[in-house]
Amino acid sequence: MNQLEQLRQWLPSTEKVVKAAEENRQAVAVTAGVVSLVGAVHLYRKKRSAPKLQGKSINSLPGPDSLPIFGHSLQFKMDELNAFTEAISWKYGEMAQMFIGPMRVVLASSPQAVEKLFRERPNNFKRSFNIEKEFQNSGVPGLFSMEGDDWRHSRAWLFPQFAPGKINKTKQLIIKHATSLRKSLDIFSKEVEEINNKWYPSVEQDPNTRYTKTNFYDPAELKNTIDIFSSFAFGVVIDFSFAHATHYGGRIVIDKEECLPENILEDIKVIFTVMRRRLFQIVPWHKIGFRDADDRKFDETVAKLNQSVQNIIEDYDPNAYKEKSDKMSTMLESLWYSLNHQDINKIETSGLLSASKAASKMSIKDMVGNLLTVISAGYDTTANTMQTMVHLLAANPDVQQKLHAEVDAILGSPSARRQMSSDETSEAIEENVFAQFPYTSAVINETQRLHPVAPFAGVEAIHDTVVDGYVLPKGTNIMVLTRVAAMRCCPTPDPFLFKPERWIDSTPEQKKQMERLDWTFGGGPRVCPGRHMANLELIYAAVLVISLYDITEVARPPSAYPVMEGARFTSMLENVHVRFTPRT
Ligand code: HEM
Repeated sequence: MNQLEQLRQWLPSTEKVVKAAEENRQAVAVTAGVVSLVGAVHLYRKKRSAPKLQGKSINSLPGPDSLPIFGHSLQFKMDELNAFTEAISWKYGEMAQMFIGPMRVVLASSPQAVEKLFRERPNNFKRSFNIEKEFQNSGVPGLFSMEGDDWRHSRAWLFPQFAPGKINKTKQLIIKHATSLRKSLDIFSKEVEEINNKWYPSVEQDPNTRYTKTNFYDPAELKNTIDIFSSFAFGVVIDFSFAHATHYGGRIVIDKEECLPENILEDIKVIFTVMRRRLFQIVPWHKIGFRDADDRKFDETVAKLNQSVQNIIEDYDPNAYKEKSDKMSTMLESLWYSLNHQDINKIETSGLLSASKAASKMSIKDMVGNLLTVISAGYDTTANTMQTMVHLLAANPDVQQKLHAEVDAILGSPSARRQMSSDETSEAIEENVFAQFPYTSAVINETQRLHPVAPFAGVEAIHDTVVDGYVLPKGTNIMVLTRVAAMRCCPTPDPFLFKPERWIDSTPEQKKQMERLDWTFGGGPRVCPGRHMANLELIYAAVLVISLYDITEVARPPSAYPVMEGARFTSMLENVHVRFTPRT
């Protein structure tokens, strides 16, 4: 018997099927009838319970003309995303649209839209551009990219770690890293001074000609401070996560054993760069088998980092750190307790109990992902803000002078401050450091108002919804332009200018509105958990370190690239080159 005949024998013959159907005709008819009736009732009820949403059609959203298939993608580079989207928003109004390739993106920039979209996460909106799937498939899941129950479990674990009471205990470790920051800036200051002296020698008349000597300028020699600030913020977040690790410029050592890769900052950059490319790529090449050198490097890096963090969790010995822990429970501790099924009710270390209970609902993969998320979300954001602050201080000498005056009046002259031990420094700083240094706090607020590291949030509608009068179907991608929304409604004059005084001299009503419009750290249930820690780092760095220098811009030829806001994973100012001259 050939294969075809075998198959025929095995399959029921047509006659058999027809006969069976004839015999069961009645039963089939009744079942079909019931199913149709139930379906019709269900559809009817669904239609009644979900009335058609009222509002303008999404197709009537204003925006610039776009090309078919490419949309506006050929009109801007990804680095210029902020400038491009905000220009549309300022020109076309609070609800506008653009197209990234064929994908429509709604640009929402009214305060009420921002509040709605933030407040209704995670139930009605999720992070856009397929962030969840992309991060999951790429092997780097974590709180930032998670949705639904995964997000709830991780958030329940992570949130107590950042309670203000616990964050205040980070004071000592921030002071420790501030001392390293000062040493690094002293070295940087000398290096930039040498470059400056080389470029601008005292001008001499050449005796053989009537011309003076020309200056020399080599942009390749320009330095900026971002790596120094990254190292500071990274050191703090590593200590906070891994229990008093020692941090030597990117190399993390816990109890003399190297636990994190030597070039971890570079590794995290690789991950950010490739993830950003993947999120905005019109054709997802990596998914259809075309993986270039960056993709391969990405895979290796993710595997290496995941393995090293997993090793840290598994090798953790709580007894070795009991003495050193200074009662500040680290994230590693709460993970360790939940993993090792300790009697969690006996845990005395502050903030650990609820976190450990929540962690018991997470997989080891999620734990690793969350530790990596905190490390990466926690340093680049803070470092970029510090870089922006020093640029704004250099560009606004009057503001800088007022900041110096405030800190000198409270802590003493810069030379006296340089002599203070960390205990003396710690004692001199009050519990509410923001109230103690109101002008410095205002500088930080104003820096973040002008250049927040996240001037927009991307969300996707999970259901059909109405935003500012427009009906947006399920699946619509929305960019929530928080900076534009805050500037549109800024209650004080000159919203585009850097004026820290607006945070001090305004009426209580104006201040309240500015605080309401402050979305530097996002908002609603997904608001940044690290915000207290970030603000504490920023004010300590400003008071203890940055105020010890006169900051000026490095003089460059007029044709040099200007300072610009670039959009990477987070936004940062590009081409910031400043000189730090130690004050006496
Ligand atoms: C100046 C510094 C920082 C800024 C401006 C910032 C800003 C933000 C923003 C805008 C979000 C999105 C919030 C939303 O969707 O509503 C976010 C989320 C997040 N941030 Fe920060 N952040 C900073 C520092 C930190 C630090 C120091 C940490 C941790 C050590 C951290 C950890 C996180 C995490 C884990 C999320 C995800 C939260 C979630 O999706 O539930 N951030 N941050």
